[in-house]
Amino acid sequence: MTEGTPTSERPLRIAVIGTNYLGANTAAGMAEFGFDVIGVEIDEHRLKLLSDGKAPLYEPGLDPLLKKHTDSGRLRFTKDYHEIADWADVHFICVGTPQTEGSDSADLAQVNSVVDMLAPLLTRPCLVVGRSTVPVGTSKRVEQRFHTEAPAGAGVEIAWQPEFLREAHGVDDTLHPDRLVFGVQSAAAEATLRQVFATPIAEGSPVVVCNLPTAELVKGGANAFLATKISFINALAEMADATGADVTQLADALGFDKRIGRGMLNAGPGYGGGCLPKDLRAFMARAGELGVEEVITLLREVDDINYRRRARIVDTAHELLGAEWVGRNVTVLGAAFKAGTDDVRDSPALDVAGRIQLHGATVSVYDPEAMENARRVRPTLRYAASAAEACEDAHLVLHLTEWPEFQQLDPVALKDAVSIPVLLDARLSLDSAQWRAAGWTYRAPGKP
Ligand SMILES: NC(=O)C1=CN([C@@H]2O[C@H](COP(=O)(O)OP(=O)(O)OC[C@H]3O[C@@H](n4cnc5c(N)ncnc54)[C@H](O)[C@@H]3O)[C@@H](O)[C@H]2O)C=CC1
Ligand SMILES: O=C(O)[C@H]1O[C@H](OP(=O)(O)OP(=O)(O)OC[C@H]2O[C@@H](n3ccc(=O)[nH]c3=O)[C@H](O)[C@@H]2O)[C@H](O)[C@@H](O)[C@@H]1O
Repeated sequence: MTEGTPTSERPLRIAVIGTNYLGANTAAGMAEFGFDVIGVEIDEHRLKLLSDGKAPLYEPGLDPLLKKHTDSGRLRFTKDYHEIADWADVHFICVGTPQTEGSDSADLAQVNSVVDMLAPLLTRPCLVVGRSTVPVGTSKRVEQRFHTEAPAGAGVEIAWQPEFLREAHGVDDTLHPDRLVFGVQSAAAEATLRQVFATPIAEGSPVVVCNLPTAELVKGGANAFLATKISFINALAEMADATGADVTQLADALGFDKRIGRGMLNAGPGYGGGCLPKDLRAFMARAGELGVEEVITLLREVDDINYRRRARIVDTAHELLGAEWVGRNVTVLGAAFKAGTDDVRDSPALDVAGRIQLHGATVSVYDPEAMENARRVRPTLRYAASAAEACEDAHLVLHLTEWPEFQQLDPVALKDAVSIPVLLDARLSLDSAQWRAAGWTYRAPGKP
């Protein structure tokens, strides 16, 4: 047990610093595990929403969990580090680590800002646990700073506990993780983390206890592997296109092999989002700093295959429009980087929509949840109030985010709304037979 960490007299007090996608799920999850939690957020808009028990993002199941615990008083939010400094036994760092502008590396400014604000206020021993995804070696640098800048000095212990939640499954993944990875330097830190995660551990979540660099590498390695799997199946989609094979059946057949598994084998427009793309690049950048060139060679191709998908979709769209852009109306179904979220960070759908618009076509976008975020990052696209409205007078309909709502569309009714019934199903998930039977030209990359 970390010195100063109470055992029987009261439950652990937990601070969660940075409360957007990762942190909001983490804060609500820790409260659900039974702890008193304070979330620290410097963005006023998010802070206000969270304090009212509302998620700052669309995440199924998160609103009720936040409300339950803000109402019970177990969970509250602040921007004031003084409220957590000597209050919390464990501080979880959940701030963003985006890609640095103009470089592949991770931008650690937010992590550094946490140390700037927290370290000078820490006067008693505590455990600081990083959950943000960082380049290997970061935790040791963070430790160095806490030890020199905190009044408690070496009494501030550092651990790293990477998180593997998926957006759209954030609550479930937080409460019932596939595994827990504890990067620790003492038995006391391990014991504290076992206490924090006692509920999922009791449910059977396996725990890997390792050193700090291993914990940092597990996270980068996991995301690099997931990205590789997606690019692998997308490379097979290119083979399928060249041969008349069906990439979905290929994925099913490969996936039945337990050593391969079906997960992350859906071919489509490639991976996007706030994590896989930037984490893959940060991994390459760090490998370069460490002189491990082979990793860069492997992962550079994964990245290239991924972005080639978007270019291919644009090329196919052009072909389906009869090699004309100007005067053509293109419908883009979907703006989020995947279904179940309003996150548009590095979204293939918005990227493709933007490229087609730049070529001179008129692009109409509809997404069930991500319209507000999409409008903010791509204000010049046209946004429709429904899928049917987006399809009016279209010369081409592009299916780019796999929302269940799009599977319910009626191709017979939509045929009357469009100018020409042509569908490019870039997610390979609509019923081709149904659309063809309704008189549509149906194309999906990787399918005959
Ligand atoms: N988005 C996801 O599903 C997952 C993200 N991760 C990793 O978790 C980290 C966070 O990811 P997101 O939540 O997506 O990032 P985000 O950028 O959406 O959220 C970061 C939050 O931290 C706040 N913040 C920044 N500096 C702060 C400070 N000094 N004090 C208090 N708050 C501060 C920001 O205002 C923002 O609300 C990243 O390293 C990411 O790679 C890991 C697993 C899943
Ligand atoms: O580090 C992170 O932030 C998270 O990144 C991903 O989670 P997430 O970005 O929420 O989304 P995924 O479900 O992994 O999808 C990522 C992208 O790959 C695409 N994808 C996914 C699966 C698939 O088979 N094919 C495919 O193209 C999705 O459409 C999406 O654009 C990882 O799956 C999480 O384990 C990790 O914690």
